[in-house]
Amino acid sequence: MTPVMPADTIDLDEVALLLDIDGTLLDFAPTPREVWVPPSLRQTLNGLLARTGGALALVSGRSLADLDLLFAPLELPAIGGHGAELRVAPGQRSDPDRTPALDPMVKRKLASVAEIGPGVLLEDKGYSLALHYRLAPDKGDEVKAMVTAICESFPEFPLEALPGKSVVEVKPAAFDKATAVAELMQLPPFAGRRPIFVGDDVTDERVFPILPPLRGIGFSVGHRAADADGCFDRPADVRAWLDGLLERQAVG
Ligand SMILES: O=P(O)(O)OC[C@H]1O[C@H](O[C@H]2O[C@H](CO)[C@@H](O)[C@H](O)[C@H]2O)[C@H](O)[C@@H](O)[C@@H]1O
Ligand SMILES: [Mg+2]
Repeated sequence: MTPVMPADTIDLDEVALLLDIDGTLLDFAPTPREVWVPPSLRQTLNGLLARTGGALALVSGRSLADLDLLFAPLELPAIGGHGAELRVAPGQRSDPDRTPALDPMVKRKLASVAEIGPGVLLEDKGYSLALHYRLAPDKGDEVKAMVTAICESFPEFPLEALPGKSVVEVKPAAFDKATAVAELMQLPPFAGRRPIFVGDDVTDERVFPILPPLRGIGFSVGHRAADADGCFDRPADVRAWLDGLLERQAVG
């Protein structure tokens, strides 16, 4: 692991913590529903939310409803659906008109991809649709090819097939995590703070290049991404670093 910014060099009065979920805060599980959220992580995130004056946000491909189920009773500030949803303060609702639902015809076509065999799972977020193949890794290439062909067959809809970890997700092309982080960082209490972003996936790698103009820094997980300032080996290391950040600031 490339050494990550030591906890005692971070002033929680000056930073905004922006944290990806799957593969960053949480270990991967066979299916989206099977992830485990350690109770201590909820406490740490809640503590850091308070210590940063509310400038902590989850930045996820998951929907806000899904994040709230996972982290209940917390309803943390969050970017959901790779930027489709935005919640700036705990408990707020994302504007339902922010991202329209995918066209029903596109959804039906994409849903049919899950019929190619057992283990290909469909996750419908309304504004986007994910096809998971973690349980059928041999079907990955076929899933990706079918999804790409379907997207190309609807040129009237600007869609993006976003590859992830054993998943390909179709969403409107107009936004991604980078556009949503840029938007969030203009809003209080995030505005004016230095973003510290941690993420593990291709979609997270789009965020790293927008950080320097915001005086921010980024860390990848599992591998050193090209534009990252350092990396963690695994989610357990990210969780331990966050614990240390809270403990250190409580003492300091
Ligand atoms: O941006 P993230 O917070 O990292 O979310 C990315 C996707 O995570 C989920 O899928 C991934 O995690 C599952 C649970 O470990 C795993 O089974 C799956 O193979 C991974 O792709 C989630 O289901 C997606 O909606 C997110 O986009
Ligand atoms: Mg992730």
